[in-house]
Amino acid sequence: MDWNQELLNSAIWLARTYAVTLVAFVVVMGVLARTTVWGRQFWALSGAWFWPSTAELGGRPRQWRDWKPLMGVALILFFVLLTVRVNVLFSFWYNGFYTALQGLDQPAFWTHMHLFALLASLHVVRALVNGYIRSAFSIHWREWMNDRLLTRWLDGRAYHLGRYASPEVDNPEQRIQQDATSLVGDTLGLSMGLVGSVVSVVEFTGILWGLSGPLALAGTEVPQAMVFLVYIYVIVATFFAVRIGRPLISLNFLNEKLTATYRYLLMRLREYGESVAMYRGEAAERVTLERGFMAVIANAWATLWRTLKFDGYNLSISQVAVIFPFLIQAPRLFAGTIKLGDVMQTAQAFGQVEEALSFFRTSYDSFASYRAVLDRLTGFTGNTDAARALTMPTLAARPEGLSLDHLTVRRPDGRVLTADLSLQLDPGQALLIRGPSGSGKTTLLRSLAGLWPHAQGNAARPDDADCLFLSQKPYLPLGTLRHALAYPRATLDDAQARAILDQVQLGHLADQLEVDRDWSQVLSPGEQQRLAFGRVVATRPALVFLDEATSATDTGLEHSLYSLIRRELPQAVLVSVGHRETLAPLHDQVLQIELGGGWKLGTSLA
Ligand SMILES: Nc1ncnc2c1ncn2[C@@H]1O[C@H](COP(=O)(O)OP(=O)(O)OP(=O)(O)O)[C@@H](O)[C@H]1O
Repeated sequence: MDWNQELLNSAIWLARTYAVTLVAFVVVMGVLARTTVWGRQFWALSGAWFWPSTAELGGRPRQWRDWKPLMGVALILFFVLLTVRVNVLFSFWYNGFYTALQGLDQPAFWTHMHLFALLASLHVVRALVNGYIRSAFSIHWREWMNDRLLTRWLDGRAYHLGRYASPEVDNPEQRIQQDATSLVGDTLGLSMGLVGSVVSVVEFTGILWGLSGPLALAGTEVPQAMVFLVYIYVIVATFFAVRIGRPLISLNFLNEKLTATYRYLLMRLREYGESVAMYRGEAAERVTLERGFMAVIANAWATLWRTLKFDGYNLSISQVAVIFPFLIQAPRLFAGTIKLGDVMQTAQAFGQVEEALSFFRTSYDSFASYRAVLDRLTGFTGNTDAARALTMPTLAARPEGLSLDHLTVRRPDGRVLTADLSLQLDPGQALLIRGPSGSGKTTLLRSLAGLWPHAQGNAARPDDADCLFLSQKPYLPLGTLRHALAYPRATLDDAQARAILDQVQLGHLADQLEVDRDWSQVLSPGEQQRLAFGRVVATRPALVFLDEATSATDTGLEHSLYSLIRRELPQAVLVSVGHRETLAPLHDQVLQIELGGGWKLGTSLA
């Protein structure tokens, strides 16, 4: 190799190979994205990151920033080729260096030392820039993926309605966080690994071809035997590796699932800690937890044994690969046909070809888990689409009041909970819904909130933003008490927040408005319910649903909370669910629901 010409040669090689690789890459990816199931899945999930459609651009013209992802791919591809080229240069350096050593050629030795300094510097800079570009590209892509998945999950309340939609999906949080991250990392790793391997195989096969000589095998002379032997070696090695390694795919998949389940069991104990403690349920919990953990451990042992076999095989194969080229080239070295440098370059090129070909072997399970990631993310997006497509009762908007017109609510199995319900509430009126447990009171409220797909009929009520839903156990977001009080609004000013706390008899918490803690673990159920009434005063909705919203307060407090709402929001419509006799006088109408779908509307319980 003429090192003086090498800069130019390398530039020409890079330009040529880059042009060919870029075209081939685009064509292959395009074909895969159209013809394979997983390619289509990938494009549906992430195609818009690379090439947003006009609709996704919101009708605006394409700008240079819309090209950034594609430019990122092009740049990463360039660095893949640069890596191969640097490896090729190193292989020639090895040849020259060992030839200089063998020939006791001191000037050549020092020339190679200087060359090494140059090559090593290039290698370090390339590795750092390459690492930066790949990581920055992945971070931007993850941001985009996260934003897209979150939008899908939150839009149309798919995060909640997804449970009623088909296909059902487990652990959506894992899909948004872990699977989206894997998709980005695995796509880059597999696609660029493939390009790097193919180009390496071509380049180093060429080098091996030049270095290898004929070999007498069973009386026949095989020309360029080394090249054929390396291919046979890797193909045989791959065949057995796939057979030995295959069970690891399902074992790894199972591990993800079992550890997630165990974590969930632990989280539940933390969440329901107080209830478990009241029952002194530690022993029962321990049995459940140990069962969950033993499943993880059993899988870990199975994985260990299989990994030992797999690693043992791979390590042996790699070790044999170290001496294999020396064994083949040694006779030619001793015969003086080739130099030590040629032997060393052969070993290095053999290692590169073996490694590049092994990419297909080692990526076998990466590709299987990549497909599982695509399946999980596709399941997730399918579920969110199905959730948005669920048919709900028609909720017409009206500024005030509430009217129901032939509303029928069913259980998921089709059994009727409330049949053909019609009623009318004017601004300022209040309705109490009563009935035996399981008769469908909460489900009726869910239907009116647009959160129950098994209902038909019409309802007219104020817009979502003007409705508030208070449940028996109010949701308290993480953060400050002020945030919990204002929820779902962003915040409340100080004077307003303090006044509201006083009104709901939580004045003693006024000094803790800025304290950031898990308030659901601190406030008593009654205090949490009072805080929720504070939200009604703060948000001033036109329609309030109260599902046993005062069950943890005494009747005196219940009376004063309802009176507060009546006083502060005289025009608001209230729809309450509750069992207590004392609630009836606080409402104008009472809807008595029977088991089996019947109902009775009246002004008293009689
Ligand atoms: N997601 C669901 N999947 C299947 N069945 C459900 C679901 N949600 C509610 N149900 C069933 O619908 C019926 C009505 O439940 P709902 O919670 O509305 O009763 P309720 O009258 O509010 O009861 P309670 O007074 O005990 O609170 C129950 O039989 C319940 O098991």
